[in-house]
Amino acid sequence: MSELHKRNLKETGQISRAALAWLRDQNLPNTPICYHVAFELFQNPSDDFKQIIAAVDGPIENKLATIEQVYRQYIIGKLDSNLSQFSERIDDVACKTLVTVSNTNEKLKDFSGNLEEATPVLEGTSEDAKIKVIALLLEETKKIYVYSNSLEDRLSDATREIKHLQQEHMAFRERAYRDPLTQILNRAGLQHEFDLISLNESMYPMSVMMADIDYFKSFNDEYGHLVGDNVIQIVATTLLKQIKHSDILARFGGEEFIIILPKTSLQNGLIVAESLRKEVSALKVKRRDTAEYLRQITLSIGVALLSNSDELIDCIDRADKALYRAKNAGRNRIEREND
Ligand SMILES: Nc1nc2c(ncn2[C@@H]2O[C@H](COP(=O)(O)OP(=O)(O)OP(=O)(O)O)[C@@H](O)[C@H]2O)c(=O)[nH]1
Repeated sequence: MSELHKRNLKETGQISRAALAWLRDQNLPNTPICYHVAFELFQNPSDDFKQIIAAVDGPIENKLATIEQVYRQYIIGKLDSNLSQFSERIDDVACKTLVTVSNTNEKLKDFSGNLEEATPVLEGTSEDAKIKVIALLLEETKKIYVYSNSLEDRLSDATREIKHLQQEHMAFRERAYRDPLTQILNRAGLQHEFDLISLNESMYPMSVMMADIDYFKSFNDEYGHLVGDNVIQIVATTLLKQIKHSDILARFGGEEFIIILPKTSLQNGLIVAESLRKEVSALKVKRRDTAEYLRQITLSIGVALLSNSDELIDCIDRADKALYRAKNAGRNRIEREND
């Protein structure tokens, strides 16, 4: 693992812990929006953002309303304004390129006009006059050559610029939608991926799972937070390997994951949940520094069914309730939503 990766890993863990502690202090629920705002608060907040958050106070409804406003303005708003900046810059490059192309076209028209005019002049004139006309045409040809070279340069600059903007845009989206610790989707990424498929009727019903690592706190307490972070990474990788490419996996909170299986009945969702549970519980993880095996990693999973008339957040809530029952029933097990 590179030094940079280790540092990122440590920083993300610290931010996540600080965010969760802040939510607890504020008596705020660990919902997707609250967690995202809390994470941003400890990651890289602007002064305005910090001021509004510092004023979060009063009854819970007021606090939630402020959090919602901050989320729309500073998190979703930032994404939108970044996207429109990219599109303005691409328009600018395209505009400049068009101007160069149209200038070159004008020059080409002049050139072909000169050629047409030269033809009758050349017929039946003296040798001297012919030489002058040919010299003039050579001059014009050189100019056209220079223009076409500058057009070529401008086009290759524009291609380079657009490629660079695309890369910047992709990197920005990666930062906005990926969890830096596990490289799977974060909550914003989950919502984005879900939005892309949610209007397609053929994707329903979907099975939605909430999976949580059992007694995760004790990994941190026994082995330290870096090992705890590694456990989260290993579980994320294991889940990702087991699901289909069209399924959606996201880190929902500290040691919580959401998995959405499109076109999947509750019965089949339960079968997949059971296979994920088994796969994780069979992992044998060794510490690199001491070669000691970690204690068994297990998951509790709640499964709910999402129909096309349902809201994702309500379905996640039902999966969360089922997860709670799985925890109470002893952990390392799956439970389905109540009918
Ligand atoms: N290392 C590490 N710890 C985290 C991260 N996010 C959350 N945690 C910790 O995860 C622990 C979660 O503990 P609890 O919610 O009490 O649950 P638990 O110990 O998993 O027990 P059950 O869920 O009831 O089985 C807390 O101690 C958090 O500080 C993270 O990104 N990295």
